[in-house]
Amino acid sequence: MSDDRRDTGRRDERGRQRGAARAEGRTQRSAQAPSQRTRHADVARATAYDVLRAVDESDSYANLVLPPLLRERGVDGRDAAFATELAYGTLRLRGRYDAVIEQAAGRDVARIDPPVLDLLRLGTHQLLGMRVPAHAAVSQTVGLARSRVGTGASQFVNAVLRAVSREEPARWLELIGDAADPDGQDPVARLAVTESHPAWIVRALREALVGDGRSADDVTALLAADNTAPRVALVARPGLVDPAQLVEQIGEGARPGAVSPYAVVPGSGDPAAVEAVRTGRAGVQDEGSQLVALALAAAPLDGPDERWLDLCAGPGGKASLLAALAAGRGARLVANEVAPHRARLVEQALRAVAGSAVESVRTGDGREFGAAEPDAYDRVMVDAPCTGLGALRRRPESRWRRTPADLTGLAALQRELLGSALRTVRPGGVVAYVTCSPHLVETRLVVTDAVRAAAKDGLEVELLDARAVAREVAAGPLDLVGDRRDLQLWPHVHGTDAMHLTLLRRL
Ligand SMILES: C[S@@+](CC[C@H](N)C(=O)[O-])C[C@H]1O[C@@H](n2cnc3c(N)ncnc32)[C@H](O)[C@@H]1O
Repeated sequence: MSDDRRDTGRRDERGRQRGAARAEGRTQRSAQAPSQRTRHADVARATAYDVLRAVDESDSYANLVLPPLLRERGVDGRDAAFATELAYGTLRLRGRYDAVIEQAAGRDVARIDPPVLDLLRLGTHQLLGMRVPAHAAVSQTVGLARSRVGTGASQFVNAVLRAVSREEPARWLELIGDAADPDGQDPVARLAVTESHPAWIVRALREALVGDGRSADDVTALLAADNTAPRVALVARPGLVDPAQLVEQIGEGARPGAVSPYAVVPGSGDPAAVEAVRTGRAGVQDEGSQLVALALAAAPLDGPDERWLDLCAGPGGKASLLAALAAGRGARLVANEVAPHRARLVEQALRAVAGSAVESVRTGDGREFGAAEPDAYDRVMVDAPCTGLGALRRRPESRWRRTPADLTGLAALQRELLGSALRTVRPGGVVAYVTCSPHLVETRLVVTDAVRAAAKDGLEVELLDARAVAREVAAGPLDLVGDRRDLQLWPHVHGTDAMHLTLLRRL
């Protein structure tokens, strides 16, 4: 089963981890009447259900819908954590649970009304993914079904969830795996249901692993990592707050990161409540994202090193790290973003950085820089819009929304953005091409095509050793295999998003 379940341990009937409150010294809940406690758990379940419906009906993003709902309904602490795990875990593992529900209900999920199906998925995640005791998972989900979809449907929910509860999670994995791959000849079909990813993504990730010199068998661990809630990491922006001080400020449970020397892993608690985060001296940022920005800043360069560009900057995570580094080196950053509302987020993210290090925040199409400002920058970051297949653990519903057709449009845009960057960087300057996707169509093929197209226009570039640069700046040893010059990080190996980095120097 997924790490979702291994991580959560045994839960009480309201879905909370047993003994966790006592261990953390948080026992005020015991002062509540049992009926009130049940109500809170019900609100958490109802909130998770409403998130699932919003994702299904209005194409909403769970991570944007859930926090305001929790606030409006006064759900906090462990109840908020329960609702979050219930909503995100159910969305991530939807493919696995649909296969279970199909067998338990004896009918195709396409023949189940979407609101009823979402209730079944929620109940199944409590039973198989969160280890909520069966009687509580079933009765509370049936109660929610009664209030939301009526008595008739709630009886169906009851019957199906009882059937789900009759088998252990490991047995369900065998059953659904065998149904998808009866002859044992189709590991992709089996993994697609047991590890809950569309088959085309399983295939693409396997190819990307092999392309990076890793074993195709690694895909199982990678898919399992995608099903695990990521640990939050903070970046202590250089010159604004020291990572060791930030660890101290946050206190118990906080520790330095393992990949980026500026990363702090805060442990439990709300990162938005950390004072340095509120003031913009620190921010929430995956360690892989930090590392690729650090690598661009450290890449060897001939000549002046004064003017940096972030071509696709919104919402400003890498721009604020780059600007903080630029401030320490007397350089200045231009941050560009095509979407006006995201350009405003970049301004917000840069608020704590010295004004002298930020030349401007612009709203424009990055594809136009090459023609409008040739040979103008010393370092350029192209953090390209991509499928996000390297950050699936962070965006629980995105694996079900993406299609292979997305790749065509994105790869064309990526090629144009990289082509523009290769023209706007000056000879001797460096471009970082970054995606939070390991898909070979978005990484290696885009780089090959853009470099070839640039050469046709008489513009020569050399591939720098991104791995060597990343190793120099990383907080600790980086587990990399093979002898490629581009860098691919992996959630199951490095604990980061699957960020890709190619470093190119204009000749
Ligand atoms: C992967 S995100 C960048 C993330 C950002 N660098 C960070 O670390 O916070 C890609 C961004 O590119 C922007 N974008 C898309 N097309 C663009 C274009 N033609 N020119 C500039 N930016 C573009 C998207 O709006 C999105 O904000």
